[in-house]
Formats: sequence, structure tokens, C-alpha cells
Amino acid sequence: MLDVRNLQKTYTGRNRTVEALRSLSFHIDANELVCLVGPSGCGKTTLLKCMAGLLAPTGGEVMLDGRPVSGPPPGMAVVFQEYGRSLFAWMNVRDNVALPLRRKKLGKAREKELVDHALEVVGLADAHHAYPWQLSGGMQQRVAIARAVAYEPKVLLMDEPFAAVDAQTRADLEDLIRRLWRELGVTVLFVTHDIDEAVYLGQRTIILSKSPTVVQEDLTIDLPDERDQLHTRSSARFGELRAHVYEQIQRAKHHSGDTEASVPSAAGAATATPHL
Ligand SMILES: Nc1ncnc2c1ncn2[C@@H]1O[C@H](COP(=O)(O)OP(=O)(O)OP(=O)(O)O)[C@@H](O)[C@H]1O
Repeated sequence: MLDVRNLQKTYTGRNRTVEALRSLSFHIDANELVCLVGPSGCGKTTLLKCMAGLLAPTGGEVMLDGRPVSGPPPGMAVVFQEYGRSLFAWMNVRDNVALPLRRKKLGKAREKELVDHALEVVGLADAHHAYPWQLSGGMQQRVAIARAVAYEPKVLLMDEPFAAVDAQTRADLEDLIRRLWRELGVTVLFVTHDIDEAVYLGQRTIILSKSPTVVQEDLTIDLPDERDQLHTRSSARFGELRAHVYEQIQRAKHHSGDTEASVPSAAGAATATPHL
């Protein structure tokens, strides 16, 4: 489905060169939900932009269903952290959600059906005539998610989408993402700063080193598929995985493509569960 192969990105400015991504390789299967964590500034957003075809890598490639990504691919949607900036203040919720569909030229009836369904699944059916500035942060982020859902993507890339909402709303939105992932059969790559979120949400957690960035670990999250905030988070296994990811993030702050040449192979690493 999604293949990141030796991806490299160096930003070259007039006075400064930043090697953000040294050499990243990993694979995501169709219908997987994978989380990505790493130290601040390690290049998570850079990676996502390259994967979404919004930024050209310096080397390597991203393949989607066997085809190289060289611009925003159809079938891929991105949800960014700054929902305030991705929603248009002068458009109501319905029009904000419908906006990307205009390109698909589906016809009014189908467009309405998709928008109604997307607003329904994110729990905003009653708010379709409201404007973004009349909504709470959590509701605005739901609008951004509804917009992605209405687009019917095969792949959903999310860049720290819940970083700016309160803890309670965040827990609700995490469960919403898991529900959408299961119901819609979409492939999700979810970038987060939050260690608990990285363990709770996904089937795998990819841990990145500090910049120049390599994959430090590709960890299978072997928690039961049925998860809920109370029981899953209080389970012994959740605690073990959380401690492990925490330790790895601490290690990642000192580890980079400069300090170690080892990059786990995409195929082997994805199945390897380290002994904790
Ligand atoms: N347009 C740019 N020009 C030059 N350098 C950049 C640019 N964008 C990012 N960088 C640099 O690339 C590195 C990775 O940045 P990036 O934003 O991808 O990291 P991040 O892991 O998403 O950060 P954070 O955890 O703070 O959100 C940083 O050193 C950053 O300063």
C-alpha cells in the first residue's frame, strides 16, 4: 500500500542547510493504523508532507499502491494540527466539509449524501449551518476530520491533529479515529507527540530518532483490538508498552542517523515485537 523507501530531505537555505531526514524506510499495509512518534523537530511534519506529495524529497521515494507519489495523490487526505487555519471562517460547516469534493464533480445529490454522512459520523449533524468561529476547538477539529471523511480517502495522514484540544476532547477524538478506521476501512498514519496516544491508537508505533532522522524502532502494539480509554489504559500491557516507548523516545533524543548506521528493514521491523 504505502512504501517509504530511503526517504531523504535536506532543506537548503541561503545561510543554513538542515538535513531533516537522513534515510527513512518503512511500509504500511492497507487498512493499518500506524502511529509515528519522535523527538521534537525530528522531521515528522517533513515526512508527512513528502508522503502527501506536498514537498519534494531530496532522495528516495514514496510509493502508493506501487506508484511513486510526485504530487497530492487522489485518494489521500491530510488532517493537520492547525484546524483553525485549515477551515475557512466565512464558510459554514457544511461548505467547509464540501469544499474538497468540488474537485470530484460528483453532482449535488451525491455531494450532499457524503457531507451528511461525514457530519453524522463525527457527531456534528446538528451543527452543519454553524461557522467555525462559533465552535469549540474540538468541534472544529471534528469538522476537519469530517472533511477528510467526506472525501472518501483510501489513506488518511494526520499530523498531530489533537495537540491543541483539551484532554477529555482528545480522548473522545482518539476513539472517533479508531471507530472511523474500523468502519471505513481506511489506512491511517497518525503523527503524535503523545506517548499514551501513540500506544492507545495504533497497531504499530514507528519511533523516529532525532534529526538527521532514521527509523529507530518499529513496534507492534499487541493490545486487544477492542480498546477503551478506561480499561485499555489501565491494563498491565499498556503500561509496559508505554514505558518502552518512553524509554525509546529518551534514547531517540541522543540517537540519530549520525550516531548509528542501523536502519531496521521495513519488512522485518514491522513484524518484530521487542521483548519488553
Ligand atoms: N521550510 C523549511 N526550511 C528549512 N528548514 C526546515 C523547514 N521546515 C522544517 N525545517 C527543519 O527541518 C527539521 C524538521 O522539522 P519538522 O517540522 O519536519 O519536524 P517535526 O518533527 O514535525 O517538529 P515538531 O515535533 O516540533 O512538530 C527542523 O530542524 C526544522 O527546523
